[in-house]
Amino acid sequence: MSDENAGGNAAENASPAGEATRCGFVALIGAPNAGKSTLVNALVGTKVSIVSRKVQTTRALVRGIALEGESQVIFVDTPGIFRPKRRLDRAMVTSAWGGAGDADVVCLLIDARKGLDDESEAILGKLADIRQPKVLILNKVDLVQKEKLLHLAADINARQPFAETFMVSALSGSGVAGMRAKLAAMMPPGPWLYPEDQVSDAPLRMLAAEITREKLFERLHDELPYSSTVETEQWQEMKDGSVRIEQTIYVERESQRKIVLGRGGQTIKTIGSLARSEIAEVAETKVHLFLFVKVRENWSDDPARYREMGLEFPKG
Ligand SMILES: Nc1nc2c(ncn2[C@@H]2O[C@H](COP(=O)(O)OP(=O)(O)OP(=O)(O)O)[C@@H](O)[C@H]2O)c(=O)[nH]1
Repeated sequence: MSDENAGGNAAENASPAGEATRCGFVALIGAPNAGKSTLVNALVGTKVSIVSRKVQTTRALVRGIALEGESQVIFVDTPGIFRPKRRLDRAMVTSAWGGAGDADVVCLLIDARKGLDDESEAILGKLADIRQPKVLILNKVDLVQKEKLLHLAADINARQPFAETFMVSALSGSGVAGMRAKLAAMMPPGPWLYPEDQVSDAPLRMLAAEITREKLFERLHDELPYSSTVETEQWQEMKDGSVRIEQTIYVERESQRKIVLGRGGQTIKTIGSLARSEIAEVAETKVHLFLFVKVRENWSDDPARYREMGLEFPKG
């Protein structure tokens, strides 16, 4: 498999001949940790976006592509909306709203256990300016009593009417298939944009970097700041069909580099081994993974790093 796209080429028109197909974009928008990445993975049926208990793990727009009957639904997993302070945060917010503006349907995802906090109130206010059909998704229903759910749905719809309200558990999958079918029916008629077997348009090397970053965050919990990042520097296909991948983990301080390496290199070894087996699964081939850890001060002020993550560099 090449390093082009995860599963195919966006340029071909892959719709089955002679059938009335539908195709469109669904933006998922919501507060950090509402469960957007988990939901995209559940909707698509495979892992396309990294998930973590920490907030703001999603940085770039990662799409999942689902097929439902004659519809192809392209989900845009937007970075969580929050009050931006740092430049990187502002870039993520701009990118999130950009994704919503281009979509055919905009979904507001709410963590039903948290309900309407300041963050989702602010998003709700901003959603009023969006013209596309809006859908409310109450997620994490496995953690909430039915009565509270109904109150929450009524409360939010009273503030702003939604075309549909869904109650789902992205984690258990409850309600997800029914919602996918309804969303599929809301897509405009048109040919499919992607081949039938394609689940994401994120390049494999970017997915591979996301996987390593996920392992890094899982392993190091609170010891590592969000400013750390992973880049795939080399992706070489070997004669035997395996790939040799070199990735660099960038941190901002020497002390963080030591944490990532761990005593006797043990931490980085574990991260590497977990990441390698998962990248091999996604790439569908044997993987040789080499990880390097480098200190790069103030990378979050460097425009080139933003472009690599598919984000605009915000002015000011
Ligand atoms: N119990 C329960 N937990 C869930 C559900 N959906 C997501 N989670 C958990 O909530 C946490 C956050 O999920 P993510 O999918 O990373 O959230 P996100 O909205 O993509 O987060 P950002 O990338 O920070 O914007 C993870 O620990 C998930 O396992 C659900 O339906 N039920």
